[in-house]
Amino acid sequence: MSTAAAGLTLRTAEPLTREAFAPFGDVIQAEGAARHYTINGGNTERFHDLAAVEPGVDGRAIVSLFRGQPRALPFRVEMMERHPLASQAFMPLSGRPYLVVVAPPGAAPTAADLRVFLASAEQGVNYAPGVWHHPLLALDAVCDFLVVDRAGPGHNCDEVELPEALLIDLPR
Ligand SMILES: NC(=O)N[C@@H](O)C(=O)O
Ligand code: NI
Repeated sequence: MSTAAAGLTLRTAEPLTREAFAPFGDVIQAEGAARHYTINGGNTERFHDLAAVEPGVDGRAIVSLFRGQPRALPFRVEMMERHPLASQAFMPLSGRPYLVVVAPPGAAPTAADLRVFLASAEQGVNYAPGVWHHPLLALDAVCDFLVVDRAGPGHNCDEVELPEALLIDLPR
């Protein structure tokens, strides 16, 4: 961590691993999957039950596509959001890495609470209900993501402004 221009802290991304991301949800990735088995007469390998999809009470799990514009780096994280009623999963479809910024569920986060991960093109993330995260952070080009989250009644998106912004970047 260093202090960049304008007195803001600069945090570089750490590699995304299941272990490091465990307090925030699941990593959706074939490599290292706990359960996988061959199906379809040997033609297909099933990497089974990789993420806990939770649509919540009265909710319905839905599948959407997000087409994200690339973010310029270093990026100034000024806000975070959470979905208190349900999980939200992102799986990259465009073959590019992206950034994931999270904080534990509970009180509104400060910059010091944030974790910054660099997700590879082969890694998806599933935010557990209530986990603070920054909206999609695509990199380098317009990127598509498959998203599994919730439709249903009730308020499912809280946004907060950070008391002090955090600059994030890739490790250089
Ligand atoms: N608003 C919305 O559907 N997207 C955000 O929740 C996000 O995490 O990108
Ligand atoms: Ni979200």
